[in-house]
Amino acid sequence: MRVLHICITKQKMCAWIIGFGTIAASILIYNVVKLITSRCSGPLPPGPKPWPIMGNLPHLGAVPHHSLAALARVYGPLIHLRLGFVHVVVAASASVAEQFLKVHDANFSSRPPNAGAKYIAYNYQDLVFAPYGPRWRLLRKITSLHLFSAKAMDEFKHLRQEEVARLTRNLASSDSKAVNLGQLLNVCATNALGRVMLGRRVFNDGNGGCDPKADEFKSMVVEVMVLAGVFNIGDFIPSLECLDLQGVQAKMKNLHKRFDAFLTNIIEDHKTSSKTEQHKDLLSTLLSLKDVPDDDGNKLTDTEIKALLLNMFTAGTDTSSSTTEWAIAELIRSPKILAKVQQELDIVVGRDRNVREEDLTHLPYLQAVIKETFRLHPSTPLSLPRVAAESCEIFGYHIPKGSTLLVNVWAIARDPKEWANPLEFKPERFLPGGDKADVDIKGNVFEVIPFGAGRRICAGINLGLRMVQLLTATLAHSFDWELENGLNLEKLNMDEAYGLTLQRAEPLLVHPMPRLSPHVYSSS
Ligand code: HEM
Repeated sequence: MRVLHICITKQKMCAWIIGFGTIAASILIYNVVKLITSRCSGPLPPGPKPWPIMGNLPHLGAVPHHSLAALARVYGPLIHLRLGFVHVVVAASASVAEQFLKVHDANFSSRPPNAGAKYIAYNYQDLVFAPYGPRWRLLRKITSLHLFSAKAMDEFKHLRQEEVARLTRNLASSDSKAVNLGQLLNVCATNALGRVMLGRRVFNDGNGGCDPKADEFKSMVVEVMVLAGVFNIGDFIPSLECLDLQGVQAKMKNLHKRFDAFLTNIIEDHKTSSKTEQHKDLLSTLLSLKDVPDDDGNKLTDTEIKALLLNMFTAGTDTSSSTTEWAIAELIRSPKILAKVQQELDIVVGRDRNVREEDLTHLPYLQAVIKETFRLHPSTPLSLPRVAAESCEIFGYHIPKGSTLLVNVWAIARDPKEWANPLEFKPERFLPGGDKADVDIKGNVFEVIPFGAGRRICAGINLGLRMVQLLTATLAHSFDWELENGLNLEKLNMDEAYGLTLQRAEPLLVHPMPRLSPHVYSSS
């Protein structure tokens, strides 16, 4: 035993010596390369002095979009950090974001290597992390055509409306116990997407938020977002990847197994039921495309289909439900704004039916509320990272090839140079006469880019926007709201918890009080 122990200790020592040797060599190479590049090009953007080896990782703090916003106040809107051995540049103003995502977008159209893509997203075989190129184009084309085109959005609108009506009925029948609104919204968003993608609901109604399968699913999605949001040391110091110091990679592998089992079940169920039923959903289309090569000769594989489903269910559920939860929290906090939204809805929709998608374009005040919610609570506060394919120059600064780009969309949308009273929830700024009257949030105006911009802009922007608008309009129209235990409005906690998506630190627990004709809540 003792001999064995000594052998293991010797092996460990060797591993550490090799590890440190690699780190020392990497530091040397890094410094030599830095010296050479700084001699032949402009300076790197300013930023805090990095620590040895870890670089600026300690500067990220517990809530990175907050820490990075604070650094931008000191060093300016274009910062350079060194995270481990990786150059990272952070854009924190509209004009800097425009340089990266418009002027130089072609150079920043892939995502940097990371453990999440490798261990969760089927080793980059999905749409979100696929390198820019023919396979990415194929996946993007399939989803644009079959899921997000105007025709597909219209074709499936009755399914979304049915799921939202189901949510309203559940809320109306909730007893005196407060409901966890975020959980119910998540069930609704997932079921609406499930019906479009798979031709069926994924969960039971989630009555009162107690469907254990729904709880498990939501927790898996949140875990994906939390893990994908962690700055994993192995992504920045490759020689330490195998040690998995934070245990992140192990958690990712475990989560991947659970998700893969969930998706495999769905596909198997689908194959079995499609023998007896005619399906008209995205999964059937994807399965039928498996044997048909596209213009570039690429065919879809089983793994790519699972990876696409994983993308849609993770990127498309929690983002919409948590944004709606923030919107309702803001409306509850501002009774005057809620009253204006309700007044508009009563005029356009009346009190005898539910909101329909075709009503949405006739609700300018509601639209402004949604824009203001996306401004203050963008669901991916640091967007999704991009990588520089080649070195380039932005505003006279050298951006080295291979740099990771982070766009702090959260900080940009609160920049006091662009926004009057940036922390105030004020939908009027987006209305005629307001100082941002013509601003849209679809990636054209860089002061507010919750869906990103450029080639890799959110693929599901139309669906995400439509879902948040429909849900918020319906909830504001159908109910008056009270906080759990009659909690004072000033006491409502609006703190953020950090993950890749912006969750509320505390869930919104509320009592919905029906305000429409009773038959609206009972019709099927
Ligand atoms: C509240 C709603 C949503 C927000 C705020 C949001 C935000 C974002 C952001 C910031 C990006 C990165 C864009 C960039 O790199 O510039 C993104 C990418 C993406 N989103 Fe969304 N999203 C939302 C809803 C959805 C929905 C409903 C789906 C699908 C069902 C979806 C699917 C995707 C996909 C597939 C990508 C990767 C696109 C690519 O790399 O080509 N998102 N989203």
